[in-house]
Amino acid sequence: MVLNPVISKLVGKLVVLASASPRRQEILRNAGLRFEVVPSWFKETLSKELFKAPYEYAVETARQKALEVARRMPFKHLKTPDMVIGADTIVTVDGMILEKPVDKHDAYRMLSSLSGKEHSVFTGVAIVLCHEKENEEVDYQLIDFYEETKVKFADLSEDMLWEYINSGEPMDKAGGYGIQALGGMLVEYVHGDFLNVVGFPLNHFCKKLDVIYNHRFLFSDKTSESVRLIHNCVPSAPELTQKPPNAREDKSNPSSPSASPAHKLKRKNGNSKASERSWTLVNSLSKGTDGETKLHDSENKSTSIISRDEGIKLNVTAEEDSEPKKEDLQRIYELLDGFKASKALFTASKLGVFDLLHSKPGLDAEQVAQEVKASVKGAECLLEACVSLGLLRTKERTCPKPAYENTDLATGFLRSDAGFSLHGYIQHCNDTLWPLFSHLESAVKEGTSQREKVKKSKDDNSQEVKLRFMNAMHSSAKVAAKAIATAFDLSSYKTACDLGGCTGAMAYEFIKVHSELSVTVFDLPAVVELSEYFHPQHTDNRVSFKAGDFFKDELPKADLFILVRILHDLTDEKLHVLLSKIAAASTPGCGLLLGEIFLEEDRSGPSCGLLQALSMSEGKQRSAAEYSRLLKRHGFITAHVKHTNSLLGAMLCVKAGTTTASPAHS
Ligand SMILES: Cc1cn([C@@H]2O[C@H](COP(=O)(O)OP(=O)(O)OP(=O)(O)O)[C@@H](O)[C@H]2O)c(=O)[nH]c1=O
Repeated sequence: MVLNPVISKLVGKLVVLASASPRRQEILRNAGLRFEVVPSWFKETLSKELFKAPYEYAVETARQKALEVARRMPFKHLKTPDMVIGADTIVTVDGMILEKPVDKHDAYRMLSSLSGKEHSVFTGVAIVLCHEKENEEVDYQLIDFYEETKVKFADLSEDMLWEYINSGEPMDKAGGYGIQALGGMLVEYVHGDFLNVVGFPLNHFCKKLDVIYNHRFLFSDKTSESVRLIHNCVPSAPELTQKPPNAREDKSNPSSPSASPAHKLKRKNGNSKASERSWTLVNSLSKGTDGETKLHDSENKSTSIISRDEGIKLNVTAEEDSEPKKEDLQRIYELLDGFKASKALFTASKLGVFDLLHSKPGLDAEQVAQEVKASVKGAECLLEACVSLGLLRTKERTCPKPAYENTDLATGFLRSDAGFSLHGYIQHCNDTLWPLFSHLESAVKEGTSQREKVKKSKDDNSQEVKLRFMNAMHSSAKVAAKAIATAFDLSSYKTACDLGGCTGAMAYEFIKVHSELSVTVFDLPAVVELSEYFHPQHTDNRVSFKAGDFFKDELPKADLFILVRILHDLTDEKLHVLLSKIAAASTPGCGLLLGEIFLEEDRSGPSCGLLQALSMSEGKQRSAAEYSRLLKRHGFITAHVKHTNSLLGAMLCVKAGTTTASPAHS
């Protein structure tokens, strides 16, 4: 599992964290997940005696938290999320379940029961996948699991206990302590996932996403039939706690079968209250001989299998000619329609729709048509398509005609003057990449770039064309800059050189976050000449520009060389020329920071890198390990690799003590 591509599978989906816990929000945000926070209204009052094992209580509470939000959102927020995540953390010691203390005395009771002992922290996590259907029904699919971490407390004196309690820290935390802050001082050891104690088992969660998004949980190896474990509506908590006795096994191993059931649930919007609250389990349970637990559903002729290795129920319908699965068809149509969606985005961007609706939100199709000089019919279709793509939304109607406004996505990325505007890059996709991709078949057959075939206008070398290209690079660099600049501790470097740094977008971000650093942007003379169009209003003399060709000219001296989106464009041969020049300009200890899309080792993704390779004239996409090997030949030892929030990964290498000679031939 490579973490970043797993998280990136959720890009563009409405992911909701059903939790008010600031720690959970921080953990998921740091992992690069984009989500909305909708705290659950579910009261944590399930009767603990109903559960055989403490983790069952945590998992059930997590489920109820997530389901409550998943049910509420279509009605209260008028939108159906794609995924809702709920979690519940508990501390268990001496057979007791400790949640958040209600007052200082409760905190004292909890902390003194933990003093000098090992205890377990369980976090139950529930992932609810919501599938909206045409008839306004929502299908829910529930995947849940738990993680256990063991924590040992030192002996706590009375003074220490009260000092800690009076700090106020225990009050909103399970077990009355926060391991991530002052509470860390009370801890002798931790066995297991630290983040699980803090409130969210990130590693286990990513593994589950991997399973979900590789669809492994929908299929068994011998059958391709689909599953139906149907509940006729959303469960209410008390009923759900009445599970068949052997529905779960008590396993401490989180990947054990019983730890991760995936229920396929079905709910009708607008059903009677009674049906919303009742939950019918129509299954009987039996234990398979091969370590699988099977759930038989006689009414629906289906069997749900809790598989041993994935800990996931596979639901298998015994129908012969099963219909194509909705998710499969959706995926195929998404791919088929991908080009239409791209072109709709390009066109709306080129016509200035997002700028217009930013300055004048609430225009109707006719007004937009007039402003952008388009036909009313055409504008209507384009605006509706943009709504369906999540780029625009219609305001609450006050008149019969829909009034349009930008979504957050459009405000953040599609306005031409947004801080993270991708407007320039979108125009580059439309004007340059789109025509190239229309020649893809020839490119594949001939194995050559089709740049020559794409009709060149006479003024391809004009200043305007160059500026447009620089604008594209500038906008995509700005979006990635912060993630690259903050990926590593660079405090030991005082001077940096951004090779091929174009407009300086990266350099200005680097000096913003590294107060001691000065950066020289090194690029071709024509680029440096035009870069002033992109300088920030208040330039800083810690960024300077130097014109030159990094293949031919002497490189500026620096402690740190920065190469963002440069190496993938180079053949191995050219790459060695450049790296040997950088190696020659570097002394031991100097750094080399790469920003690139890193392919997975088996080259199975990410698709953004592999699709980009289809239109590259030379060079190739490489994995982090490949880059690392190439750099090593030039004496740069990989220190760290980081998958950032942006599409690019970052790799920091350090020049070793002695320079290896003649790397291109080694
Ligand atoms: C052991 C421990 C727990 N916590 C916090 O304890 C709360 C548990 O309560 P919860 O009921 O699971 O969550 P909540 O905070 O009520 O939020 P919600 O999900 O809305 O119910 C969560 O916050 C956790 O981070 C820490 O911050 N550090 C620790 O070392």
